[in-house]
Amino acid sequence: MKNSGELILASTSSARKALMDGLGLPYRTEAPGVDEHVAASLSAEEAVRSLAARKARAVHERHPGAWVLGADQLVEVGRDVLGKPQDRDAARGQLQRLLGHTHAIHTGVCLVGPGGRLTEAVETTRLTFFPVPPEELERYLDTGEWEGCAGSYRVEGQGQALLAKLEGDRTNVQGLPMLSVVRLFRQAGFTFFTRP
Ligand SMILES: Nc1nc2c(ncn2[C@H]2C[C@H](O)[C@@H](COP(=O)(O)OP(=O)(O)OP(=O)(O)O)O2)c(=O)[nH]1
Repeated sequence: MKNSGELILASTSSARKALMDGLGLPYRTEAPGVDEHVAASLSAEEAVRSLAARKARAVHERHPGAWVLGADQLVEVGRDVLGKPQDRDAARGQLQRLLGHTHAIHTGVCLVGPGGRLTEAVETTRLTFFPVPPEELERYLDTGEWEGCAGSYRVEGQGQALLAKLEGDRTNVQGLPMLSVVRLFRQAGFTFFTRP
């Protein structure tokens, strides 16, 4: 049985694409093209929920007969909320906040279906990093894994050498909480393991 309507991942993220590829559902990607500013009064969880819905809705407006999945992620450490670093210096600053401490990664996901039906979830994973000396931090920055990553590390890459403890869904750190994503797809009536 074929799933009704095409599936679009409203994302430019290679990490999210890699996770969706693993699921095996036929889909395509499209850049959301939205302004990602939110009110500073929003909590990190409210911000990622709001932005995931903004991204999914923006693409769904262009393709109202499709299913569209949007996502957004932020890192929360103490009272700071971190997004993607703009440059190496910003990445150094982010990692200096994270090393030797526990932080939370929050990812919002939103699935919009034909007719605008919307379901969503916010998933939080807690990570504790080892304290490492400045010269080791510079060597990690030299890997370039910080580029395009909220929090300036890749949990599935060499960044895992920084990780002392992880509590929650590991894929959530990479960009999509796949346990929640599968639940949203099943609740929407998607069938899996079908031949293309
Ligand atoms: N491969 C990998 N990527 C990560 C990791 N942690 C965070 N990221 C990436 C996933 C997302 O691409 C990015 C989070 O930033 P955003 O939620 O703003 O998404 P982004 O602007 O990259 O793409 P999108 O808005 O979906 O087009 O950080 C990780 O541990 N591994």
